[in-house]
Amino acid sequence: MHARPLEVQNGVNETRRDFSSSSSSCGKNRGVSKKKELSEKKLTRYFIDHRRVKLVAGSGGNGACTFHSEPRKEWGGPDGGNGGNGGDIVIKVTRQVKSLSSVLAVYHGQDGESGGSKNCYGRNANSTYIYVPIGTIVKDQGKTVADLSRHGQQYVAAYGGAGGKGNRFFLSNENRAPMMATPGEKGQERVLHLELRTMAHAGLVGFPNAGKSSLLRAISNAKPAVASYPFTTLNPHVGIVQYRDHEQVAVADIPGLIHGAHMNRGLGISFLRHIERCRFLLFVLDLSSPEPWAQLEHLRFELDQYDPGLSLRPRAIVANKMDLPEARENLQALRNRVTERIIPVSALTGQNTEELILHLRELYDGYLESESKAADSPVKW
Ligand SMILES: Nc1nc2c(ncn2[C@@H]2O[C@H](COP(=O)(O)OP(=O)(O)OP(=O)(O)O)[C@@H](O)[C@H]2O)c(=O)[nH]1
Ligand SMILES: [Mg+2]
Repeated sequence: MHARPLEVQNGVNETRRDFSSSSSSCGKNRGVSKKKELSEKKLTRYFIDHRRVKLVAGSGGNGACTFHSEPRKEWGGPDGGNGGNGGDIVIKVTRQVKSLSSVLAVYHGQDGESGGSKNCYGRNANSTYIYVPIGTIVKDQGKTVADLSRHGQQYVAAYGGAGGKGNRFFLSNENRAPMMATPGEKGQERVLHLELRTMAHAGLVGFPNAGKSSLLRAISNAKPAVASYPFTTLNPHVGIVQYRDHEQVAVADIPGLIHGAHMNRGLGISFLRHIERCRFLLFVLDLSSPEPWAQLEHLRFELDQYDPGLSLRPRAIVANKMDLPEARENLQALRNRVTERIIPVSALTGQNTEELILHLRELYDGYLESESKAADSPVKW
C-alpha cells in the first residue's frame, strides 16, 4: 500500500502518453517519446473544473442631443433619441459542453448603440452567453449564487447598463429646447467563480488502476479509456445503467484518489468535489493487490478528511479483479475485516456484474424513498 505514491509518480509520465493518444485531435503518440516528468501541478491542469471569470456587462448607449432641422422651420424642437441598453452576460447550461475548459477568464458584454437624431433610438445589445456543463455552481466571494443543474437553465450574471436619455426625453412645457442628454450607464462588473460538480447517483471511488473505468464500461453505456497505468482517467465520466423498467441510474467514474488527496495531492480536491455530489458510493478495490483492505481505509480517510461523514453515504464495496488467483485468496480475508456488503466482480470478464447492477438498483430505490420522505415531511417554520 505504501508503494502507491511511488506508483503514482511513475504514472505521471504515463498520463501524458495517454492524454495525447486519447484525444485524437492532438495527434497520435505525441507525448510518448518525451520522457519528461509531469508535475502534479501540470497534471491537474488537464482537467478544468473550476474557473475564475471576470464579467463586464455592456454599457448603455448614449442619448443624443440633436434638434430637428428642416428648411423654413427654424425651431424644429429636440429629436435626440435614447441610447440602447448594454448587453447582459448570461451563464447558460448546455448538455453539449462537458467541462469548463472553454470558459474564458474575461468576458465583455456588447455595448448598446447610441441614440441618433430624428428620434432614432439606439439598438439594445444582445446578451453574451457563457456555456457551461450541467452541474456548474456559480459562487460570488465564496457564496453560492446559482446552482445550475438542468439543461437550458440560465443565470444572468452581469446586467448591462441602461441606455442614456436623448434630449427629446427632457422636453417639457418649461423647457422647450433642452440641451441635455445623458450618457449610458456602465455595465455591471463582477468576478465570479465557476465550479463543476459531476451529477450522478453513484460514484466509483478507488485508487488509480483499481479498475473503475473498466467497471463503468462493463455495467453502463459509457466507454471511458482503460489502461494499465495510473491516472488513465483525467475527467469524470458519467455512464447510464439502464434497467428493464426504463429506470436509469447514473454512475460516475471519478479519477483515482491517492493518499493525501484531501491535501490536494494527485488530482486531489477537485475530484473529492465530484464525489460530494454522488448520492451513494461504490468503493472499488483491486483485490489482486496485497492487503486490499488498506486501500479501503485510505479511501475512507481521504473522504472524511475532505468532508466528515462523506464515506458513510449509502455504499457498497466492489471487490474487483476476481479473475486473478491472488484476488480469490484476498476475498475471504476482506470479508473477515469488513462489515459492509462486498460484491466480488471481474470488470474484465464481466463475472458477477449482474449482482452489482442489482445492488445499484437497491441503493437507488433507497435513495428515491428517502427523497420522497423528505418531500412529504411538513416544512418547519
Ligand atoms: N485481470 C483484471 N484486470 C482488470 C480488471 N479490471 C481492470 N483491469 C485492468 O486494470 C487496469 C486498470 O484499469 P482501469 O479501468 O483503467 O482502472 P482505473 O481505476 O479506471 O484507473 P485510473 O483511471 O487510472 O484511476 C487495466 O489494465 C485493466 O485492464 C479485472 O477485473 N481483472
Ligand atoms: Mg480510469
